Amino acid sequence: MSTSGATPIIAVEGLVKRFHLRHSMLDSLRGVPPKTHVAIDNVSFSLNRGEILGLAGQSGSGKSTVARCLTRLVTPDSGMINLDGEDIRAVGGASLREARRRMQMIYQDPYTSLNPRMTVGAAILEAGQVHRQPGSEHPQAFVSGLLEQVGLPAGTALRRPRELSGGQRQRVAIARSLAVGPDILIADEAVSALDVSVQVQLLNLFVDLRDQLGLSILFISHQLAVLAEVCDRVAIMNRGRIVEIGTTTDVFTNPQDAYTRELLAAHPDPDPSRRNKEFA
Ligand SMILES: Nc1ncnc2c1ncn2[C@@H]1O[C@H](COP(=O)(O)OP(=O)(O)OP(=O)(O)O)[C@@H](O)[C@H]1O
Repeated sequence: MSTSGATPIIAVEGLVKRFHLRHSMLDSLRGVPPKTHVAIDNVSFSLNRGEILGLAGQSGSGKSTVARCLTRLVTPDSGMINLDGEDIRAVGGASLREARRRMQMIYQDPYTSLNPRMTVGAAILEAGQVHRQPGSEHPQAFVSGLLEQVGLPAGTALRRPRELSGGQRQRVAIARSLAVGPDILIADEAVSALDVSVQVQLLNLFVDLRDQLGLSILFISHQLAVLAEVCDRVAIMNRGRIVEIGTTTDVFTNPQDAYTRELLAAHPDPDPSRRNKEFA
């Protein structure tokens, strides 16, 4: 299943993100320093070219914060995020715009990334034209090519997000991301809200996109069986730290960390040898 080489496209080292918690007026008056919450604590991992890397862990373990740090929706406090050798942890301007183009987020709810008032075609075209993508000067062919790539008929271009099913909307969100020519997709619970049969179809799409376009994918999910289905490797997070990382088979069949064992015990059957069965 894996086509991954060992060359990292992203290498994260010692990443830390703290959030300042709300300070009561009384505490301010008393001179009590604001409290902080360490959302991710010394996180290191790499995403190899053409690899699907899973990120698992219970709610609040820091998975989304890792994604938001990579795309710089939040700025990490310390550490390094090497994108093809350039540390983008603190870059701004054109370097940040380019890093964000190359790393596209796919969210659980496509409404966060799709404008409900725009037709699907206009949204896809706008993304491509903003980033001056090759082919975007021929709108019809550009849009229908991307729709075809995500398994939607060309006629979808004329529809608005509310007219589509959840699975179709997620395909549109993926097409819009592909329109900017990314190297990396970061899927944050991208299939979690969908029915199992639709989940299977979308997971197959992610694998096809990796295989056909050579994309690297960071796949965040609390559903271990979903990760077992698509990931070459998985990283397990607990309380802001990566406690274990390895091939999907190794981590799920021979976990080394006590927390991974706990997580596996709480989720039935993520065994990768049983792919395409029901998800937990
Ligand atoms: N903007 C913020 N301000 C304060 N605390 C935050 C902020 N964003 C995240 N946190 C806290 O950081 C920790 C990690 O949150 P994060 O959303 O990354 O976890 P997660 O593993 O993605 O969980 P979920 O699956 O529920 O989204 C949580 O304790 C969360 O409450």
